[in-house]
Amino acid sequence: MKIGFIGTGNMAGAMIAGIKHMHPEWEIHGYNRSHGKLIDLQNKWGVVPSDSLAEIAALADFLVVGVKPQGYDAMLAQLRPLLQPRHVLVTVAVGYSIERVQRHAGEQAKVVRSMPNTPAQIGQGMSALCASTHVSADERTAAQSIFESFGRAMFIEESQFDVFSAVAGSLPAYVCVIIEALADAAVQHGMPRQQAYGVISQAVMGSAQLVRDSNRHPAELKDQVCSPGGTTIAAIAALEAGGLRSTLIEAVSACMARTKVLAGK
Ligand SMILES: NC(=O)C1=CN([C@@H]2O[C@H](COP(=O)(O)OP(=O)(O)OC[C@H]3O[C@@H](n4cnc5c(N)ncnc54)[C@H](O)[C@@H]3O)[C@@H](O)[C@H]2O)C=CC1
Ligand SMILES: O=C(O)[C@@H]1CCC=N1
Repeated sequence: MKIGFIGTGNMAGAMIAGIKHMHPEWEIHGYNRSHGKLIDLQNKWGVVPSDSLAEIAALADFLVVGVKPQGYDAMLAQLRPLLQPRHVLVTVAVGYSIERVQRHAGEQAKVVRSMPNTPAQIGQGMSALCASTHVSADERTAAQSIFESFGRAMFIEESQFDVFSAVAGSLPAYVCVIIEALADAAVQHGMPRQQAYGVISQAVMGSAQLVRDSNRHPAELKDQVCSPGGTTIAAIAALEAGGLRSTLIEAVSACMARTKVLAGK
């Protein structure tokens, strides 16, 4: 596998870390505006730095465009004359459609649109994929194997991408805010901060795995914890009074509204 990352920031760095843990033998190339990040990735993961777009396009088959959505139009226009029939363009930008990629990179461009998330860096990513009609079955399989090297990956309808981004791509940020707030509470009640992060993150991870692996309704699993007249139901009542559910629902709507702005919809 020969993968080129164009723009090696937070998301590309997380993907590279996940890929290299699983497949140290895969050839990873990188091109970034500032050279410092590339040197870090070279030292950590053996990423081969490229000096130009032409160089990385000549060396890689899959080209992952890891720049911000606002930089995509210009980046794809620069890549357009460099694309060969073997290239598959992999996008990660929120709100950026396959149709828009082909408008800037050319109608014939083979495109895999993806939405990964940062737990990719520890092999626990959750990614969505969809592909343009030019992408062959083998190329779809190869793309899925790249994303499965750092977690779970599924093909979904492109129309589902915005909501997927809001409940998976952005989710690590929501959960980290929740962990941070709970740690503040634990510190307020005398627990050392580092211990609080360890305890709470393990409890979050166990709860998430329980929901995922037990196939039981989250409400049933919540009810198991809430003894009649007990302590947990007192906490749940406070969460409901604070509007936790409606706040989370509003957060997802805000995320999707911002996606539409970035997409120019
Ligand atoms: N951060 C996240 O959790 C996720 C991000 N994404 C997507 O990933 C993309 C990148 O986001 P981040 O990694 O967070 O941003 P970032 O700012 O950390 O990384 C972008 C990188 O691209 C480089 N860059 C910008 N313009 C360039 C150019 N013309 N030539 C070469 N390099 C250039 C920057 O120097 C930087 O290293 C975005 O499109 C975002 O929607 C998708 C899923 C999750
Ligand atoms: O906030 C952002 O723009 C990116 C997209 C998904 C996660 N982070």
